[in-house]
Amino acid sequence: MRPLHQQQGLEDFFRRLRTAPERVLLLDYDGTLAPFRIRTDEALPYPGVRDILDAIMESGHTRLVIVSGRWTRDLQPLLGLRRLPEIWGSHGWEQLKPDGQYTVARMNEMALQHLADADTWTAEIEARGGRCEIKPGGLAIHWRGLDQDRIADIRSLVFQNLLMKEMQKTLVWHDFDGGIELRVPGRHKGFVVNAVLAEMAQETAAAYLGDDTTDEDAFNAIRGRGIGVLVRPQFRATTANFWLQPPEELLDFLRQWHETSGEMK
Ligand SMILES: O=P(O)(O)OC[C@H]1O[C@H](O[C@H]2O[C@H](CO)[C@@H](O)[C@H](O)[C@H]2O)[C@H](O)[C@@H](O)[C@@H]1O
Repeated sequence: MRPLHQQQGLEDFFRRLRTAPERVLLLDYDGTLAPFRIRTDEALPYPGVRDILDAIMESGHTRLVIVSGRWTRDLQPLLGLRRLPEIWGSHGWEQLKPDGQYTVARMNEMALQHLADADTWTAEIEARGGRCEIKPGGLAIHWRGLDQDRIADIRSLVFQNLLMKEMQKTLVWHDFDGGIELRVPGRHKGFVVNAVLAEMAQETAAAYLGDDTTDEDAFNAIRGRGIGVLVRPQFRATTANFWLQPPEELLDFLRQWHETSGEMK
């Protein structure tokens, strides 16, 4: 694991983790816990991840929170954990609690109408080889595996449609690893970090692990209250404090988290 900014060493963080009154581990899913696949329903956690997350949840020493751009409904079976963790899906629009309580935040009506309009572009996008994924407050358009010409074609189709209907006034365009997403604005992963930390003690030891540009909101939100860890095979510019390469360094981090937290029990 490589420190990126020198404010806080990892050893210091783990020392704090041992004695902290509360701990929270916030984890992104795709690209972080699970390697990318062309088919979204085939992205399973790296071998070993489920075991260590199960152990962390069993121990009760940590609030484990999954923070994803996915619909919680799609994510849960992929995660495949023994207990239901807390999951914030659709970039913070949905919250599923470990007791099964589920809420979706209220969204702007006009933005929702525009999203429904965008859903009607599916056939055109699929004719160009793209794949559409509908979720609360968003439409993801995937092009992983396609060549550059097809990607450019899909991108321009979506962009032109968006401008033609003036949807850019109500929806936000977000580039992510392997596609783009049209989203109802107002929620993002930084919102989730703030909401979770607001419920916890001031001295809580907190970490957020993520890979994509959508995780930068979370890295920014956790700054000063915990650590941000970029999980990626290749480095990219980031505001995270550390960079690790999955799966080995990811598993080492999670094991160390579990062992260090367990020392207090
Ligand atoms: O916030 P995350 O948990 O990282 O979710 C981000 C998006 O992940 C999924 O798409 C990504 O993974 C797919 C499976 O490996 C891959 O095919 C695609 O190219 C990636 O972008 C998910 O399908 C999206 O809904 C999430 O927003």
